[in-house]
Parts: sequence; structure tokens; C-alpha cells
Amino acid sequence: MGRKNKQNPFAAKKRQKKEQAASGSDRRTEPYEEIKRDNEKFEKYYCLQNICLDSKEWQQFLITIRENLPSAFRVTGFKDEAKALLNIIKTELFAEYIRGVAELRGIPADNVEHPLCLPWYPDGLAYQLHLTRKDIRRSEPLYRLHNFLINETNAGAISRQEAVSMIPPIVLDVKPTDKVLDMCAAPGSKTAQLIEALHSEPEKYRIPPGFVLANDVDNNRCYMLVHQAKRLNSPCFLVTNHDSAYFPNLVKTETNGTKSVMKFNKILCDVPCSGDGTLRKNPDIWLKWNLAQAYNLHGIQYRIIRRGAEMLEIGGRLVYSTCSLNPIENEAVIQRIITDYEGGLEIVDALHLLPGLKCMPGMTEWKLASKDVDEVYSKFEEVPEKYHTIIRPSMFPLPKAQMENLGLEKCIRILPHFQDTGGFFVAVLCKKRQFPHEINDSKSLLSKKTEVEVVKTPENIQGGEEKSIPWGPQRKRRRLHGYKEDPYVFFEENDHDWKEMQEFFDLDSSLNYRCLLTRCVTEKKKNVYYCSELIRDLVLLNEDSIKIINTGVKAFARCENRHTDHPFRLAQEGLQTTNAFMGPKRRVEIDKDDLILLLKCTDPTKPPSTTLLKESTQERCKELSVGSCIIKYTDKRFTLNVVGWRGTSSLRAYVDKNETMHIMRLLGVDPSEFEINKYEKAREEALKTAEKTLNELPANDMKCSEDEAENN
Ligand SMILES: C[S@@+](CC[C@H](N)C(=O)[O-])C[C@H]1O[C@@H](n2cnc3c(N)ncnc32)[C@H](O)[C@@H]1O
Repeated sequence: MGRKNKQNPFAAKKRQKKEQAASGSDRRTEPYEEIKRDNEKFEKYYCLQNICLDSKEWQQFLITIRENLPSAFRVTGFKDEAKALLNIIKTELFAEYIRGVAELRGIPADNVEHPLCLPWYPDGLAYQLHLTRKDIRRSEPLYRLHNFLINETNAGAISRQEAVSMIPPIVLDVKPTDKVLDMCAAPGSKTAQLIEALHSEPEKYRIPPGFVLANDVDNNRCYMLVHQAKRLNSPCFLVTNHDSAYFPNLVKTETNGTKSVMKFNKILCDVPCSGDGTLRKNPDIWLKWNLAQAYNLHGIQYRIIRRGAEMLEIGGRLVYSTCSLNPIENEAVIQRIITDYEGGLEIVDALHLLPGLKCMPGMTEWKLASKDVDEVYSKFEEVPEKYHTIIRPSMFPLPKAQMENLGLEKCIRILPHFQDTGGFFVAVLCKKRQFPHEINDSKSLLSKKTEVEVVKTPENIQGGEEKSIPWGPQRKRRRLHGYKEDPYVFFEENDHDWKEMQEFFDLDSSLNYRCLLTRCVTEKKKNVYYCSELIRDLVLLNEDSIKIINTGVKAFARCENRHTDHPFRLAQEGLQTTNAFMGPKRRVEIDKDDLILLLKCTDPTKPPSTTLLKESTQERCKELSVGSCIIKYTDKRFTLNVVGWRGTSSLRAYVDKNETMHIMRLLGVDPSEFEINKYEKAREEALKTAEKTLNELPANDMKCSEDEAENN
């Protein structure tokens, strides 16, 4: 059979699914506002489960889940300027908020409710607004608030995140020394929080000793993780693409040089779920909700947490979370894993980490039901045989006597009406001992690896000598999922670029050059990234067993200029890292006026002349040869470092628009000259189009329109 006649079965299945979805009844055709927020089976099922204490509360629950969800955000805590930004938020932003909401709702400003500081979020850094995402996005009176949120999010200074979704990273309690695995990480709002916690002690650790490994089974969604992490610029971060239920054992190098299996001491399993706790944010769930989905998910949720528990260190902490209200996806999964590991895992009470959070204990009684919730089963024996493959014995609650020892009441259940949020479930587990079937021997894993350690390719056989190339295995491997990634090429000893970089940027020898890498095999490096030593070790030892999507922060970028011999410039992304290792040679300290002057100069063809700067800055510039440098600004509240370029007669700050606006706000300068009012812009464009159309009308049409006007 010719190739032409061959059908790709996967593509065909995908096409078929697409077509079915297009004609399917559950396809959403209405806009969100018009979706009927009702689902008889949903109501019947949760009433049956007694998820609320009494009928009064049940009514409150039913009212709240039909309302839109308020927006929330949190400030990136580890940044030096966090406190100053929080202060600006509490004063200027909230004043703008009150003004905008009063205008939007046509009420006096005094009647506008102040944003709510989430009491359980550490250091008062998180707020909930009394506005929905749609309110903010689509209301002209709120355009400045909207711009602020977008701009500060892009600058990495805040994160917009649903309030309850902030809880799992808090109870995971990550420290800078932790080895963290986020098993189902995309799109990455919780990952961002984990990275922030890892970097929470910058004065103690220039580079945190721990790391965050964020994984997702969906190749495309892995790139959302890359984007999220880019805002935070961590060299201790790795993105992988694998099915978490079958996550491979990773190998690491011990301090004595031996190899061992990597065990994590903090693991987050924010598993895929039916998501009925997010009904307020995603009203289309009203149309799709069904019990079969929860039953199907129970299996995958269990396999993911089981694999997580296997990879957890003894004494390590695992957090299991869902945005589902269903005990089958929550307590039943926890009950199953605790029972299977007979004392190897314990549920931990973590409420002390969430002061002021309103929640209820995990359920210890629940029932199962048929698809249409017309039959209810209290034990497996009552389940008709036709459902035996869907409803499993492990989904039922244990008998009372056994249940008492489990501690399910230590799980955290949040219902939407408790504090005007989404619904959520969290369980915190601690590992007490190793499981019998755990593989902790790295030898078998390594023996597989050594077979592919040295790959002969024309590029790596130089002068007849075989070179071990770290990217070998990744190049040789078949494609695991999606696109094949570029190789990870680490710097070798005596790398000539490193010697020059070290000299030019006055880099401390404690910056390990072996952790510098590029993403292509070439003599002429373009972008140079930096990752921590532990991450380097993980990449080199494991790239043949797991698909690594991304690691490292961009530290240097090629920037050839005829006035300097040094071909690299610093990259703003990696400045957090490079700054910690750079001596005084390529630093310029400037004051507020000079910084504002540099920020306001946005025309790349007209860099600011040094003659415009303060005398002291001019003097410093005279000492500095042409090339990349750090521009430092300090005041009582914080220190800011930005990448600069010393030209032959100029000094330029290399910051993007978001960063520029962020810094201007911190300096107390109105950034509105960089701001766009999208509504005004749309009006101007509409006017221009109308004028253009009018000008293009032939004379007859004009006459006709004038006639019509007269007749009317
Ligand atoms: C609830 S979302 C995670 C949300 C994320 N933790 C956050 O805070 O942004 C669940 C994620 O699990 C991923 N997923 C589903 N099945 C998986 C599996 N078997 N292994 C790894 N990831 C999986 C999905 O692609 C999805 O991105």
C-alpha cells in the first residue's frame, strides 16, 4: 500500500473526536452570561453527600456557587521591593480601585467595600477584590486597575491567582533547601509560588540549594510553565514532560560522588479533577457535570499520588489537592493510599499554617450513586454488576472502626460560601517509612544509561579523540511526546568564552562555569543560560529517561559591537543570579533622577548622553569601557539592579516596558505615559475607520446619503 493511502490512526481519532465534539450536545454555544446555572444531578448528588452542616448552609452554598468568582492576586514576596510595592497597592492602587468601582456601580466612594486582605496568606501579601475577572477586563472605569494587574504580573511582581489555589503551596511549606516535585504543574500558578518559597532567603543563599521540578503530561501546557517561571528567573528550576503516574526514578550524584535514586522531600500532587469547585469561574461545567467523570478520575488520581508517595523521602511532605467537591476524587483517594501503605503515610494537620481560614474537616462518610443519581449505594455489594468496572470497592468509605484511625478529618475542605471563593480540597501527608516495593537502587538505572553515555558523532570526535558529550543521550533518543527539545550543552573546562566573561564582568570564581549552558552545539554561542549545580546533575544523569523541556535562566546574550571586544551582554532575566557573583568592575551606581532619565528614554536610536547625567555618574562612566554593565539604584526601602549598556558617549538602561513601569511606580513617578487606555484607543480607531470609509465613498453615494438624511 502506498504512503498516500496510509492513515495516521492517532490523527484520525483526533479528527473524529473534534467532529463529535462539534456536534455534541454538551458543546457550549452560549456566552458564559447566558449559561443556565443549574444541574439537577449535581444538586441531588451533593445534597445526598451532606457536604454542608445543615439546610441553611446548603441554601447559602447553592446561592454562592451561582455567583461569579471574585478576583485575587498576591505579591511576589521574595523580591527586595515587595514591601514597597505592597505599600503602593494599599494606598494608590486601592484608591484607584475605590474610585473605579464607585464610577462603575454609580455609588458613592464611601460605599465601596475595600479589597480583602487574605488573613491566612503569609505576611499580608494576598488580596481578594470585590470584582470578577470580567468586571476588570471589560469596564472602562477600571482600565488603570487592569493595566496595573497585567503590567505587574508581567514584571513578575504580582501573580493573579484564585484565592483557594494559593493554599497547597502554603501547606507544602517549602524551604530554600527543599527538593520539590510539582507532579501536575501546568499552567503553573502554584509552581510560581513554590519557586518564590525556594528563593525566600536571598540574604542567606545566593542560589538556593534546593530546586523545583515542574512536570506535566501535556507537552503544550509545559510551555505555560516555562512562561510562568520566566517571570521569576530561577536557576533552580526544571520543566519535564511525563505521565506522573509513571514518573521515572531519577538519578543524582551524592557529595561523595556515588549515584543514588533522587527522593524528593516536598511533593505537590495538584491532580486533574472534575473541577466542580470552579463552577463560579467556569460556568460551562454546569452543562457538562456528570458523575462518570469523577469515577474515571479516581483511578488516575490514585496512580499519581501513589507514584508521588514512592518518590517521597522518609519524613517528606506530600500535598494532594483538587478543585473538586467530590469525595470520590478527594477523601476516597486519600483513604485508599493510606490504607494501601499501612502506616507508611500519615495525614498531617496543617491548619496552623493557614490562620483565619474558614474550612471544614474531611468527610468520613459518603455514598456512591449511579450516573443519573437515581440509585444510591452504601456498599459495593449494592452496585449492579454493569457498573463494576466504573465503581470500585476502594471508592467506598471504610467501616467506622477502621475509618477512625485514618485521620481523614485532618483534610481541608473549602466550600465557596465560607469566604466567597471557589471550592477546594487539600490533604497533607507525611511519609513515615519506605514502602516494600520502592526501588531505591540506582545501579539498574545507571547500567541502562552508561550504554548511551558516549555517542559517536562527527561533531564529538575531534582530532581522533572521543569526547563524552552531555547532550548525547537527548540527541539519540526517540521523541517522547511533542517536539524534540534542543540539547543542553554545558560549558567544558577551559571554555574560552567563559574566561573572557569572567574577566570582563569581574565574576567571582564561586560561580560554577560548569553550570553555564547553551541550547545548541556551536562554536559561536548565542544565548548562555545558568542553572544550579543540582539541576545540572539532574539534567546530565537523566535526560535519557525523561523529556526535559526547559531549564536555566538566560544570563548572557551575544551582542557584538564595534566599540568593544567583548561579545556578550548581561541578560535582565539572569541578573538576579549574575549580580550575586559580579565584582565592582562593571557597575554604575546612580540616583533617582538619573534612573528616571534612563527609563524615560525609549528611542533605541537615541541613547541618553552621559552629559545629561549627574556629575558623579559621568565620572563613573569615564572609567567604564564600552559594553554591558549593571546599573544599581538604592534607597532606604530597596535596591534595584537593571542591565545597562555603556556606549561611547551614552548610558542606556535595558529594561522592557513592564519593568520600566514597575520601577517608575516604585520611584513614585506616574507611569501613565507608557499606559494605554484600550477603550479610548478603540474609539479613536473606530473614528478613523469611519472617516476613511466616508472619504472613500463615491460622490453618488455621498449624494444618496445626503438625500436620505434630508428625507429622514
Ligand atoms: C489541576 S491542573 C494543575 C494546575 C496547576 N497545578 C496550577 O496550579 O496551575 C492539572 C494538570 O495535570 C495535568 N495532568 C493530567 N494528567 C496528568 C498525568 N498523568 N501526569 C502529569 N500531569 C497530568 C494536566 O495537563 C493539567 O495541566
